Amino acid sequence: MSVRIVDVREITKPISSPIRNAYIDFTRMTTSLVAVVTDVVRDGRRVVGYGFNSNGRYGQGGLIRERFASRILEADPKSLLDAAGDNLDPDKVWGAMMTNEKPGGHGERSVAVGTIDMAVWDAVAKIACKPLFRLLAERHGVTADPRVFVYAAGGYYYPGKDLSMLRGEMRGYLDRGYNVVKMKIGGAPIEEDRTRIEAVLKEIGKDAQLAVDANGRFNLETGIAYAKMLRDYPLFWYEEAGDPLDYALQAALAEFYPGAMATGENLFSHQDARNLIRYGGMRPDRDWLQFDCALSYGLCEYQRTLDVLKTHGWSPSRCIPHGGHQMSLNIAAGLGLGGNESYPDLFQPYGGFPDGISVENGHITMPDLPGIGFEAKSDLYKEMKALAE
Ligand SMILES: O=C([O-])CC(=O)C(=O)O
Ligand SMILES: [Mg+2]
Repeated sequence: MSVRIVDVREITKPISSPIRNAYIDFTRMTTSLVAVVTDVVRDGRRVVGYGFNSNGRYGQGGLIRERFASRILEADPKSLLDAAGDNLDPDKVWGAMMTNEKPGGHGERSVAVGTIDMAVWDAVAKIACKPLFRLLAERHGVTADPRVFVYAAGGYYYPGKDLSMLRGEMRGYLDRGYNVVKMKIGGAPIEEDRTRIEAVLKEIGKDAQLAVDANGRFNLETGIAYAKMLRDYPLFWYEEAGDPLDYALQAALAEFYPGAMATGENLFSHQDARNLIRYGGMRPDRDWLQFDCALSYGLCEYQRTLDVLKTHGWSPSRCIPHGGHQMSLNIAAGLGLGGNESYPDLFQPYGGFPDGISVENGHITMPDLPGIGFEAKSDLYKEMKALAE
């Protein structure tokens, strides 16, 4: 039986909205949608793997077309297969993509590779006729847990958005079954942010917890000022206070903020993750790591990141990835992560869950679908199908 990648397609799609965090607005945000087309047939249909990058970085059409897709298509097809020769080996495809790439300077390259890698894993699980989370658990010799914690991310700054709209948004998440919600900070003066936080806490009461996200906006002085303000409240976490690569700042904040902190969505390699763990003062008993495979060289690399964490005494259950996509839901269910982000009202149709899956008590239960499960999310699959089927 032949197993061969016959095409890698990319289209850049808008995921724009008028929202803003403390650093960027999303009026021109895009994503790359990728299809890895194989010559394998399952259930009478050609297997196509799909992937896309999460919000925050832009579409990667240039890099994908000029370097990464062509390296896969030019590789000897046999060199991309697993030992049994009946499926693709994602690490070998990854190796082909990274031919002639120097180490370090991870930049946007990691987003292009991560997007294709998602599609490769989708194809591999479909060829194996298994949900990706079950395939992953088997490969790692662990037990899958289809029940995954999810939290609702939103609370953006938005033209004309007042406190009652912010409260209404958060109430909407609670009504949909979430018990942790997240809002942005750092895009307004500190006293205004305090008022916003108090309004949300009043709205959610004891039904839920609140996380706040500064998107890397603060210098040390402002990060500390916010830490002192935030520690008055029982927050779920204080996220990305300073520049993502300023490990000394992150470490210094721990002195002023005894509660949980979270960061890592803008670290794009296992080497960067290792530096955070070595130098960022993160505390394995309470802090959270948000590395997002779709931005950081994909699941092949994410497994190396999990190895780094293990070496340093961190449990995968301290990871709650950024990005709100089904890929990380599968990793969470398969490899025991602490949960996954979700954007109930944003970046659609790329985020979210298969149709008919609802959040109960802050958790979803993964259905048994082949691959990542995109086909069961009709609005998303419509776009995917238009690209490749
Ligand atoms: O606003 C963004 O860039 C997204 C983000 O930080 C998050 O989801 O944590
Ligand atoms: Mg964030």
